Amino acid sequence: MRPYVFVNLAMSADGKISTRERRQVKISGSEDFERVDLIKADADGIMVGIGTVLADNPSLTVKSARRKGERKAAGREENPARIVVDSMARTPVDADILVKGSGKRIVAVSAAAPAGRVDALKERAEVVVAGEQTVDLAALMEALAGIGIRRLMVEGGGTLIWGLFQAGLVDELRTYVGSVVIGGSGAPTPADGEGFLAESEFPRLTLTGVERIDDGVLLTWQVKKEEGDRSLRG
Ligand SMILES: NC(=O)c1ccc[n+]([C@@H]2O[C@H](COP(=O)([O-])OP(=O)(O)OC[C@H]3O[C@@H](n4cnc5c(N)ncnc54)[C@H](O)[C@@H]3O)[C@@H](O)[C@H]2O)c1
Ligand SMILES: Nc1nc(=O)c(N)c(NC[C@H](O)[C@H](O)[C@H](O)COP(=O)(O)O)[nH]1
Repeated sequence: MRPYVFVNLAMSADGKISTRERRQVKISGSEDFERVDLIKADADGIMVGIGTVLADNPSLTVKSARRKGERKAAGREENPARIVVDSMARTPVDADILVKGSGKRIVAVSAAAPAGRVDALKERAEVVVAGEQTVDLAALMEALAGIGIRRLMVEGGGTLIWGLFQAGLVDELRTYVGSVVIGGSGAPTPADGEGFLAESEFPRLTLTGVERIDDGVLLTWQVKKEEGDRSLRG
């Protein structure tokens, strides 16, 4: 089994998720950030790639004190488990995701990660080894389901999101399209990495929601699944 995986990202009107210098841009407005905090509070885990950690240094904590209280009252940690996909264990030991707020931290590394860096991370996080050179995302998902993570929110970035689509591990995609233009041929997009080539490889989606929020729009899609998919179906 694996968690139900939903990607939630913000994209500019011209399809970028940050600047070409990978500098974070506020694409969401206050209402969408509130929505993001709500779905984060409802998740068992939240995942980012190391590129996002190095670019944004996100804490990925739940912001609303009320929602943190509700999680604790339900016997849960204040924050969902925070997971970094980080083949070579490059997560800084003083990264906000490791030092801010309470709750489980998991750093997923490959077998090629330098032992010294892995040992340093073990002081602050649970380290899961999956894959030889890059993280085996399917194996990681099985491990996450095994520790009770049923609903997993993925924030990005583009390389991780593509890797998850390539591995057939995404159940739902929520894209907030904001009212800014970022431009830049090298600026990150929601799905970067190698990209698919043949139309037969393209993941197919069913549009299940169109909602105006602030001065943008939230698009929600369900990913059409192959036979035999073993998602926990949220
Ligand atoms: N607008 C948004 O909603 C949003 C959300 C998150 C990140 N971002 C932006 O995205 C950018 C970072 O994206 P990125 O693509 O550079 O990095 P990323 O966060 O997608 O991390 C990718 C890295 O994860 C590691 N990895 C290990 N195994 C992997 C696998 N099997 N598949 C894929 N990756 C694997 C690799 O080192 C890879 O380079 C930043 O600029 C950040 O601001 C935007
Ligand atoms: N939903 C959303 N709208 C945006 O406009 C934007 N730039 C991001 N970017 C994702 C980013 O990686 C993290 O969501 C923030 O960095 C949160 O970081 P904190 O938890 O507040 O430290 N996400």
